Amino acid sequence: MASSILRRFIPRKTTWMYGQRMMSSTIDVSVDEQTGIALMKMKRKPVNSLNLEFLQDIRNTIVTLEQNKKCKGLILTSDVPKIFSAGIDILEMYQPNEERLHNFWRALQDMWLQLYMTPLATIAAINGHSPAGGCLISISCDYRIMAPNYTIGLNETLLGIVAPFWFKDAMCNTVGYRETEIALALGKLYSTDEALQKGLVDEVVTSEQIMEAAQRKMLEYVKIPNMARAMSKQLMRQETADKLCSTQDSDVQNFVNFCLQDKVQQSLGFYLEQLKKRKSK
Ligand SMILES: CCCCC/C=C\CCCC/C=C/C(=O)SCCNC(=O)CCNC(=O)[C@H](O)C(C)(C)COP(=O)(O)OP(=O)(O)OC[C@H]1O[C@@H](n2cnc3c(N)ncnc32)[C@H](O)[C@@H]1OP(=O)(O)O
Repeated sequence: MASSILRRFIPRKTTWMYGQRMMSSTIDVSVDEQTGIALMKMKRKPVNSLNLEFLQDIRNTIVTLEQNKKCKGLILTSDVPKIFSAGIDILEMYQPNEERLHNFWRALQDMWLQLYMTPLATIAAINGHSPAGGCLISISCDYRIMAPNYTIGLNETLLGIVAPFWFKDAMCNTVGYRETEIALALGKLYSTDEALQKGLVDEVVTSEQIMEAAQRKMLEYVKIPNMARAMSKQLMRQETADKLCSTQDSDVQNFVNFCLQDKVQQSLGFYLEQLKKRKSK
């Protein structure tokens, strides 16, 4: 069902398949062919930050699972303790190589389109912090379950950067216009409880219970006739995806021009320094 536009780019082949298991250096995937449920664990240490190759691996994995006739649903989670994903790898944006910067943004767009529009049912089991790009991955799933005492949100403005329109659209589709307007301006990172209250996540369970809860909810999704479920998702999401599909090239150029500004580079450098300082305290 993902439109042909989504399939224009052939992903890098870095994921290996052994029977019902797929592995790459950053992702571990297993498929239960009895239930039709796949489990994808992100494991790019130390914080699952999204660099070019990791984004290609995530997309590649989704494409491969879509081609597996037995697979109907995908649970996304993290293998890194206490962190779901720290979002974009800031080092991709800081003092970048321009050609790689282009490719990086394109890979982010393509991963997002694949995940957002996949006919697979998707559940994010958010078992750690999930800022910015981590939040984007979460809100692109059909359902979100989060463990307590973590944070999630689009905090881009705190880095001196701006969430692109398609992050904003995905957020608006989840929590509504006004909440998104406040969240983006303040770079708001919601606690698990606030996220539940605002509808940014759908359910809160303990870290110990999160995989069981995700499996249980996924069984509900995969019980629904596949085509009807997938088409209802398309009905809700196609317009949002098309907005990016029709402007992918200009969106890459806007991003690159934005990133290369001195002011933006200074802000990113400052933010990276703060991250390191916080660690040494
Ligand atoms: C008008 C046109 C507009 C066009 C678009 C323009 C702009 C583009 C916007 C792009 C959208 C951006 C999306 C993003 O995702 S930006 C990234 C946002 N992420 C964050 O702010 C998270 C930062 N990290 C943290 O808050 C924490 O690290 C943590 C995730 C809560 C984990 O904390 P903790 O367990 O204490 O780990 P450390 O802080 O010690 O981190 C370990 C090492 O990892 C490095 N690190 C952390 N996050 C990142 C990251 N996102 N990228 C790269 N590196 C990261 C950290 O510095 C430590 O490194 P070290 O061991 O070498 O010191």
